[in-house]
Amino acid sequence: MTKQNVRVSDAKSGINMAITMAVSKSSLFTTAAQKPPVVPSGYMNITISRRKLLQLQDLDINGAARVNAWVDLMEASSPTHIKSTPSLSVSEDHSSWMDNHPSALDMFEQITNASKGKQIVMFLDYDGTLSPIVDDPDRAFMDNKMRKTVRKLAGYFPTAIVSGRCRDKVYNFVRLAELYYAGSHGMDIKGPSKGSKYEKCTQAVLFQPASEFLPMIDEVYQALIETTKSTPGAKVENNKFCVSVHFRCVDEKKWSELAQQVTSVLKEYPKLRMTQGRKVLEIRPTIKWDKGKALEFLLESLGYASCTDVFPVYIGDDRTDEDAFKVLRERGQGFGILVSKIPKDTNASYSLQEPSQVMDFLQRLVEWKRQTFKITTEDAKKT
Ligand SMILES: O=P(O)(O)OC[C@H]1O[C@H](O[C@H]2O[C@H](CO)[C@@H](O)[C@H](O)[C@H]2O)[C@H](O)[C@@H](O)[C@@H]1O
Repeated sequence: MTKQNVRVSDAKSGINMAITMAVSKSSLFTTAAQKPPVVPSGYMNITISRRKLLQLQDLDINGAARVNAWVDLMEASSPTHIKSTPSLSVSEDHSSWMDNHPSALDMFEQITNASKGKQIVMFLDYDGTLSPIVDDPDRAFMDNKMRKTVRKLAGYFPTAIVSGRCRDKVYNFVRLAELYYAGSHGMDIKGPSKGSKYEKCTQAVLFQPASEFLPMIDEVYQALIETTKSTPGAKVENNKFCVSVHFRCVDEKKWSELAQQVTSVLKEYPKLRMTQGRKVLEIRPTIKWDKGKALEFLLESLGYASCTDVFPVYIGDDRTDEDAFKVLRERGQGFGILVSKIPKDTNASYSLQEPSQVMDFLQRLVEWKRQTFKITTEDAKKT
């Protein structure tokens, strides 16, 4: 355990304080595939500042300070705003981040070695992981090559799609009936339509822990459409158990106006909370449920609740995927892979740069499993 002193300052909300963080570098990592993350110094300031700003949600801070905090968060997630420590060059920062989060393609052998004798279970985020990020959320199509790869993958390993989108919408993009789907950030989980060869129990999986919030979500969706219609480029998306307010196509000068509009609507809904993804504000129930809980629920449904011979792999690109990466670290099982071209504070162990690399990684997994399966079957015939 090491301690790091960090100064948190945020001019707009007036926060300026020194805190001491305990950073554990070893206790959670049990396999060779799980390298302890050493947070590169160039990112510490951004990380803490963001965390502090996130805490603002829980404090009784109203009005301008709250709006400013959200605008800071919106800016912090925009690559053009991410600054590194002046003493380090961008390439130095990047290479030290890569040392701590190496490419999952480069580390393929180590990863498969660590999974030996265990059942791999695959968890895949959708936007930015299986499909590239595009301006129009309704046109975030997955290409056929990726679909074929995911289909083959699901033939070898139980596979789930875990998305912030509503389940029906993500299903319409993926169109593979053999998968598990966890939509609305895991608040809407359904097993394969024809059942699953992997499930140890026979009961069909359907889990919706936030169903009582449906009328409220519909109401807030309508209110957000009405309130944000004066902001050009803003797009409100109904994701059934949560709502997304997109600002990818909103002029940066209007971000503050949009944050103001959204927070003014949310003031009336204390049972809803706001988080942030890639150029999107996400509104969801305050229940303690997220992608990490969905991962645990799915492992349990598959009969792996307290098994030591399971190896979950979660691939995602977004802040909301961090909940799942964290669960894997805490369980000391499997690992997370962050899809990102730029260094980010993450609980993932490995990285991939973009969806095309995700496809390469999944193809290699399929090929590796095919080969291992062939060898095992041939050996069995010989004996
Ligand atoms: O958990 P995910 O599957 O990654 O879903 C998170 C959000 O993804 C979508 O928005 C993101 O992708 C869009 C299309 O590429 C892009 O335009 C947007 O800026 C991104 O934030 C989806 O539309 C949201 O509803 C999801 O919450």
